[in-house]
Amino acid sequence: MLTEIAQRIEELRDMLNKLNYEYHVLDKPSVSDAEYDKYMQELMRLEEEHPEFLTDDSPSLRVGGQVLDVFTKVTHTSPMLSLGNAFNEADLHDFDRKVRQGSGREHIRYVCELKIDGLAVSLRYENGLFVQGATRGDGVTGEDITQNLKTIKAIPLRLKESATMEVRGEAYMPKRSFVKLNEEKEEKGEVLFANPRNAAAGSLRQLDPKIAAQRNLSFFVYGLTNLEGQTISSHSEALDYLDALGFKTNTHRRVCGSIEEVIAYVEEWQIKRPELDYEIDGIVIKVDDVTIQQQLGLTAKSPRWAIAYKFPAEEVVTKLLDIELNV
Ligand SMILES: CC(C)(C)c1nc(N2CCN(c3ncccn3)CC2)c2cc(C(N)=O)c(N)nc2n1
Repeated sequence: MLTEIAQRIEELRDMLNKLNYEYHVLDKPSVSDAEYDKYMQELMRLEEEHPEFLTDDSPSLRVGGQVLDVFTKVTHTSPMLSLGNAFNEADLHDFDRKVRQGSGREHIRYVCELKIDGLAVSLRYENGLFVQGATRGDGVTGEDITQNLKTIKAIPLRLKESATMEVRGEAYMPKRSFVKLNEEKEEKGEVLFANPRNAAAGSLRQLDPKIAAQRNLSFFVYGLTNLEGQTISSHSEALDYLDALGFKTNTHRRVCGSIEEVIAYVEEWQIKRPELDYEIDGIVIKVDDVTIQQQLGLTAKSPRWAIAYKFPAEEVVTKLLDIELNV
């Protein structure tokens, strides 16, 4: 009898993790929410009756685990670096010139990524299992927010194959969820969040994971480090590998063969930015080839092989201003 229950729990767990992947990573749900909830209710009931069968990768943790009274500190395996900034085309040409001079290469291949305006986090996986997640903090030490991160359905609890590594990415709140959350807060007479980044950070700093679970946060992976057992030769290859493992990467990324192509991409997305369902504050440009990355190395706290092009701040008409204008 017990083995049948254990088997049913495992069956439900694997199925719900797969349904999560289809819905929140591929954005292609294969069952209705009602059907998903039915399976989730059954799993939570069985785990309630048999807590000895609860596992770290159970999708029941997506609805929020135990309330914490404090976040413990986590020292990142490798420091989470900062990014130098570029504000115009000349800065990008400067960056490209330094990369070519520093590497002695005539032509450099770059990867351009939308710069998601959320909260940088680091996730540790051991043998394919999500074991710990932390905020960036000061780059060296962050806060353990594992339970909150387990409520983000775009973060896999178990990978498609066993891998031990540290993954970097941006947790964010989609624009629609941000508007809805502020409407709810307004109705309750609570203080509004100023922007989706603050809303995401505020949600992940909650000690009660059930609150984070209600905030509809998502996650884009953008980096990989301390991978055990194999070497990755380019950033593009790292992102393709992370895709294959079950992570959500940003599909708008583009490999560019020259800084002119990078500039075209930057101009394109400065225009297309409002179409996105999440906020971006620029474009991150990275040298693709890992050998060249290693050749260029780091300054005190940021890579010489990457830069963040910052979009000019959008004129933000705050709610308050609206109210004043309407008076
Ligand atoms: C791994 C490197 C260092 C190249 C890197 N670092 C990033 N960031 C560093 C600075 N960060 C930071 N955050 C707070 C305070 C200071 N720096 C925030 C993340 C990246 C952020 C994004 C993004 N947002 O979409 C991205 N697609 N790629 C990144 N790549």
